[in-house]
Amino acid sequence: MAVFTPVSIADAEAFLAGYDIGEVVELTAIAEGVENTNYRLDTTRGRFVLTLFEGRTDEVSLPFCLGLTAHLAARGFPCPTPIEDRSGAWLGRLNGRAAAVIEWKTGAWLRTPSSADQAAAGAVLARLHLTAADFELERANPVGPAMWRRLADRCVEGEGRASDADRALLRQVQATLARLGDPFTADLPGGAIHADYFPDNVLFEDDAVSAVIDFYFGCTGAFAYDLAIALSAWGFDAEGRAMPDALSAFQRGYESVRPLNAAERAALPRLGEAAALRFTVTRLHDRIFHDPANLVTPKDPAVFLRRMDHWRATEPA
Ligand SMILES: Nc1ncnc2c1ncn2[C@@H]1O[C@H](COP(=O)(O)OP(=O)(O)OP(=O)(O)O)[C@@H](O)[C@H]1O
Ligand SMILES: N[C@@H](CCO)C(=O)O
Repeated sequence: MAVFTPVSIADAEAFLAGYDIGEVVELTAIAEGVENTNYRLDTTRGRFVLTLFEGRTDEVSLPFCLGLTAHLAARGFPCPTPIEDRSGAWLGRLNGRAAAVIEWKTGAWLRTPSSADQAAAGAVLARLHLTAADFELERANPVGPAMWRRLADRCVEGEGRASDADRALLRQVQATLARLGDPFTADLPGGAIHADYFPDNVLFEDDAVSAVIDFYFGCTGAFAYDLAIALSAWGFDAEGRAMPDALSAFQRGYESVRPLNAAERAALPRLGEAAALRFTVTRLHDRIFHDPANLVTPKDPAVFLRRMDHWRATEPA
């Protein structure tokens, strides 16, 4: 459960005084996610999400993230609209954190997506890229190669608290960092990307995508990197082994809306390695520095590193 900053009913009531969305009826901590504090907020006017932004989501980037969801939602893309307070602002402060109220979207994420679901999710990712084409803000990727190195260095400093398994993983991460260098040198089509398009950020209802959520890693980048992240998230089993049918269904769905060009196709394996490394590093860091006082369950970094085997095997000779 991700609650880093607890919020009481009284705190929420005081915060909502600035909004025109009714009175608080119920406030329930949401039992998913690892980055931000999320509550389901029921008011006399409906259901919302109350999010308090924690360490990895820097406040100056929130106009990009919230602006991107508002931009997409306004164009009929399935994602939540941020709710404005009475002054027209999306962001306020609550218990020392930047905080926002977001539209609640119905649906549930799929634990075992079928090939049709994979294809639908791929198609929606391509729609996201096309629908965001005229979104004007930019944000550098907050978890790019410089941050991977910073997080790995911090893991080295924290090695005293790491398990043997995490120390061994750290050695592999360091070797991969040295081998990969900067994988983003190719000149590829890009724009606003989601950068965390995992199954738990894509809600389904009646066999269709009802909402894409959690744009807080959203940034400006190569579309093919976003696809490589998504393939790495959707196309592997719980042990980190490739599921060829899932990978091809997802990519087929993506390309049914936005076909890749030759340079993107050639870059995909290396971008897949970059994606595998990115999520291994953040997971490893978060596990080594996990504070049991926070209601959050760290995710396994090893299964992400294992994805590297698949991507390396598909690299052109
Ligand atoms: N707009 C929404 N409508 C419905 N449910 C939502 C919405 N936003 C978040 N949720 C619920 O809250 C959970 C956590 O939200 P979110 O993924 O934004 O958190 P996070 O900590 O940023 O997660 P992650 O670990 O994916 O980065 C989601 O899995 C979903 O169940
Ligand atoms: N989707 C990420 C968590 C959010 O950064 C992961 O599974 O590691």
